[in-house]
Amino acid sequence: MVAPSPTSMRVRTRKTKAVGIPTIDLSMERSELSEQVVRACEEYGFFKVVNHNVPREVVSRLEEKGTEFFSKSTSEKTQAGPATPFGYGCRNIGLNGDMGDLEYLLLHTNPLSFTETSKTIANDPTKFSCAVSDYIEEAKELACKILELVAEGLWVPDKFSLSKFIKDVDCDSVLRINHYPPVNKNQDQYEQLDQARVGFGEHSDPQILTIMRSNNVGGLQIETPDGLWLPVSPDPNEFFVMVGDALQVLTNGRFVSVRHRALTNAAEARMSMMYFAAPPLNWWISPLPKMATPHNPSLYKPFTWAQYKQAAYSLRLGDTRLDLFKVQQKEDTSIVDILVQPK
Ligand SMILES: C=C1C[C@]23C[C@@]1(O)CC[C@H]2[C@@]12CCC[C@@](C)(C(=O)O1)[C@H]2[C@@H]3C(=O)O
Ligand SMILES: O=C(O)CCC(=O)C(=O)O
Ligand SMILES: [Fe+2]
Repeated sequence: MVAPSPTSMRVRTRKTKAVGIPTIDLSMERSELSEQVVRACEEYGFFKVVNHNVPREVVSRLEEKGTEFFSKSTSEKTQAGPATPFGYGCRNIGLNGDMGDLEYLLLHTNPLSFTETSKTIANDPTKFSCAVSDYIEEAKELACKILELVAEGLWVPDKFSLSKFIKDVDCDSVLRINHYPPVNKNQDQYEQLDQARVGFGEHSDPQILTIMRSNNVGGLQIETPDGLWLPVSPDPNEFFVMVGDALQVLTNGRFVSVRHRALTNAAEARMSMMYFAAPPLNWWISPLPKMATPHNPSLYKPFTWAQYKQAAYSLRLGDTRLDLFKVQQKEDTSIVDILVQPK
């Protein structure tokens, strides 16, 4: 196994900001609710949802299966790998040399796919895939509900214009269970330097929306619009929602995908479950008609989800891959140039 290089795996922990993450109560009156969802997407691209109606038992069953798997021996876990495309991964993230202080299970949400992958993961694959299936169903429903609220809050005529992208049977959504092992504080060189280990380096998620849940151990941080890292207090009973790159495009840049990272400076193991909601591979992604107008033309060239994924997998984790799809702006014309143009 390749040892992580000290310079690429550490970050300073001091420059963070103590402000609140938006919390949205899904039981609220609908028009106020859709407004709040849009505001949170615009301001942070990130928020917490409460009163989500996801049964606790569905979450705890998947958590139990994850804990069971990660407590196996390294050689047993390795038999479920590599995670390219699906299965167990350890330290390696993606295909281009990114590394983190974590291990994980990556599963496609297509039932045929995760049923097959489950055979290499669990001693009782049927129970494992059943826990996965129930969790995916709930996470998908929550993601659809949020996208429908977004459409309403943006006054888009068709309430389903965003949720339809992730409802299709052929959608390319994935589920990832991340496990960040605890760090022994006494022995850890980073602790002594007041630096934290990077569990999962900074990045934005390429998909439309991410639904995230973790156990009661902190580590996730989001980048605020003014460039500060904001630690997210863990809340195992609730879900966190992240705007992904594809939703940034669908809203023509009105929402910006949230950059985030996970640190592992905790004494306890952290486990997160991430549902990444994506469209089918051959679907085109470009701003919703209402979001691009002659006065506010599309900022992005149209692309299929397959093309975007291919671009993402050819780059590093932290790269801003949407730059590749930006419409070339006309040579920077200042407002003065426009005003002095002869008629
Ligand atoms: C380095 C990478 C890992 C990643 C694919 C990517 O090329 C860039 C984004 C990463 C991410 C983040 C969200 C979940 C994920 C499965 C995805 O689709 O994009 C991961 C990919 C991965 O871990 O393989
Ligand atoms: O574990 C976390 O909180 C974040 C992980 C993450 O960003 C990811 O899996 O894409
Ligand atoms: Fe992420």
